Amino acid sequence: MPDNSNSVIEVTGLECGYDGQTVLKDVNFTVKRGEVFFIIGGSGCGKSTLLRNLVGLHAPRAGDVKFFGKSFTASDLSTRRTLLKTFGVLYQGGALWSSLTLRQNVALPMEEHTALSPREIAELTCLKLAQVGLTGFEDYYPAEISGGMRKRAGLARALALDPDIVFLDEPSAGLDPITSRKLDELVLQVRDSFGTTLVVVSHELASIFGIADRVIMLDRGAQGIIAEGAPATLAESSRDPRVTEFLLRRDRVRVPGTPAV
Ligand SMILES: Nc1ncnc2c1ncn2[C@@H]1O[C@H](COP(=O)(O)OP(=O)(O)OP(=O)(O)O)[C@@H](O)[C@H]1O
Repeated sequence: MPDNSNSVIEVTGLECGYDGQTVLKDVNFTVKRGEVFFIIGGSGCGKSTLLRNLVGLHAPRAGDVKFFGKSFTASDLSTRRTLLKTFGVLYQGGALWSSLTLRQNVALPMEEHTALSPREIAELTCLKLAQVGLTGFEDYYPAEISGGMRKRAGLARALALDPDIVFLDEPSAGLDPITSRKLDELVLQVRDSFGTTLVVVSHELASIFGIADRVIMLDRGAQGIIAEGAPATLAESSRDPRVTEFLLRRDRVRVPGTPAV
């Protein structure tokens, strides 16, 4: 029997799609506490679709998603609400409210979901923004800061309720390599400081090889997972050309310990 005692997410028999189109079927995997877990694969293979089904934005056609052993998919509204508070999501582009300052954006989840006093919320908001290096920008609007700063503000908002799990959808999209690397470092810092589990959708090799403990690779033709494991191990020992072609793209960063291609 698999040891699921340390699992924070368990996905079994998941099938997702749109109208008449099946995107993924029979998807099974677990994510362990404190892991930096990546969902990877080429364009259109269903990474974002899987993420939306995991966080409850879309209802799976079949299968189950469990958080901490509790079914999210089959739960009633009140259990769902409780489970929703255990995770935060950083959407592509940061998805901040443009009419609110960074301070107001980060405070919003606390105002909506906690009984904290305005003073406590104000203090925690400053702390969250400091954690992502945005002290001094509390009263800026999203349009007044850079793309990388918007991502960091989005991460601060995702961390607002001290979640056990944070989902990040293509965090590097639209960022230059240096800014992207800084965001990766921040992701590791969050994990190391708070023990947060991070689930990242990405096709960026620098991030995959830089910070992922383990990945699942999706494939459009297979409509599911074609590989699972540590990225360096998969790059070195997978015999599936779909996996090696993806992980050994010529423009990729070097796998530690291997010669540059
Ligand atoms: N809202 C939607 N309605 C209908 N079909 C969709 C929708 N979103 C995605 N799809 C389809 O589902 C499939 C998987 O798309 P998805 O965006 O999940 O892939 P992805 O791996 O995240 O791609 P990318 O890396 O390009 O963002 C594609 O065929 C896409 O056209």
